[in-house]
Amino acid sequence: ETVPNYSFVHESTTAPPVSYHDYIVVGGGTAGCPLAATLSETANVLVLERGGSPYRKPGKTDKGNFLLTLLDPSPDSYAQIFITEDGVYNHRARVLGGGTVFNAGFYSHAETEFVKESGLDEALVNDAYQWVENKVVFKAPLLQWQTAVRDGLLEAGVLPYNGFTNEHINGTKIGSTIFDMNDHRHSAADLLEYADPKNIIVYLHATVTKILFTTQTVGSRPRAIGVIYEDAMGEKHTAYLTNDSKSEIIVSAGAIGSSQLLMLSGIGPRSQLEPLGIKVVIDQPMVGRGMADNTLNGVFIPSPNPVELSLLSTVGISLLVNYIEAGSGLNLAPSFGWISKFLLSILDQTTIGSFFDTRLNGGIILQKVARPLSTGHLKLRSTDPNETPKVRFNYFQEPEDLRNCVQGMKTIIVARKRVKE
Ligand SMILES: Cc1cc2nc3c(=O)[nH]c(=O)nc-3n(C[C@H](O)[C@H](O)[C@H](O)COP(=O)(O)OP(=O)(O)OC[C@H]3O[C@@H](n4cnc5c(N)ncnc54)[C@H](O)[C@@H]3O)c2cc1C
Repeated sequence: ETVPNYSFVHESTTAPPVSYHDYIVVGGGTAGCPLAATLSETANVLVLERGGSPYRKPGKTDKGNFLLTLLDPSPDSYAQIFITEDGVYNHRARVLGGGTVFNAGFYSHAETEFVKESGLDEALVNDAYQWVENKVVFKAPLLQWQTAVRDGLLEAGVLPYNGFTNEHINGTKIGSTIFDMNDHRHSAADLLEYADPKNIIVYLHATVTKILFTTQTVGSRPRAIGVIYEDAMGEKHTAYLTNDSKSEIIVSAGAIGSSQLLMLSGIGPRSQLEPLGIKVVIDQPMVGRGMADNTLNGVFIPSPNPVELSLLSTVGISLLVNYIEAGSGLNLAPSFGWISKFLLSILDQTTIGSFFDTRLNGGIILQKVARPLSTGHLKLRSTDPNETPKVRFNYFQEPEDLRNCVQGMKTIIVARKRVKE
């Protein structure tokens, strides 16, 4: 079936009180959608997604509305805003298609090293890239200032020049995007076109509140047998696994949502679970540990166009605010919120849209620390699955991360100089 006319996607209010499936996929996001589509080739699959459909408001996810959609603070926003314990603004997906529905849309393969370390079959991984690229990946046209950024990076010594490639490699390269030639976004939800409609059912606004476990024989490890989920009216439904030996519950609820759900289901550190009245299924102290994030730091390239300039400055200032917070421990998060609100109040949707639709004369170069060494943790605030847990990333705690960040900033500042010339 083709987007947006999937016959197998329904509101969870229409779900039966009890159902049985070979696979239950919790979280229909970037990972969940393609996984469910693949599994439906040979098995009966249920996908439970807490957000709504990305297709219900056409154009909302197109490039022109990127900022509006990302900064939307409403309760049904695709991008649920939260502030980390470090004081940095961040976003969690809450929509079918997950992060690909509002992210920056940059597409890249994984590093070859990463695939090896993960123990994945390289041939299968390469097939999977092709499978994804056939549906949702496009070659972007290069704008004039982007060509100058490329040359600036080469002059700053970011070598070799790799030309156009999807490989994740050292040097300067031109990559792909999930925006097509008409600036229309494609997302992981489009990959459900690969699903077998007879074998899959997707429920929207279905928030999984708990994974159910049983102990098969005395002394054995608990086994997941089903999940409880809540629909938009607050009604509870239960989905169980069938008796097939291959049956599985797959938790693909994102880095934060997956840890949160495990803890709510009793898998996590006893010291966190018991005070909240959660019955411990396995005392597993590692759940919620090792949380890491690549901070967004960048420089902006001013544009001679006043509207573009004001938008770029605003985004630039927001980045600076996050940068200061992450580096100094100061909590300037309210300034970011204020800047976003101000931006949205003075500029209407059409203006912001036209800003992104026009051939820009300016932009932003972002710098990220790859594979940060600094890690933090996640702690539940309550037993409410809708409430984002406390998350601390301890940005720059490891001196090497700070060194890499400073080096990256120096590089993009040299590149910017070239663009200005
Ligand atoms: C602003 C921003 C820009 C980014 N830009 C890029 C980029 O350009 N390129 C890139 O490769 N990556 C980018 N990323 C990162 C990328 O989007 C994420 O790494 C990726 O989407 C994570 O995929 P996932 O499947 O793990 O989780 P998600 O895509 O977040 O999917 C998790 C899903 O689970 C659902 N869920 C959570 N809890 C429950 C529950 N209890 N019950 C039911 N459903 C639940 C959520 O609603 C969500 O849809 C960006 C991220 C952000 C925030």
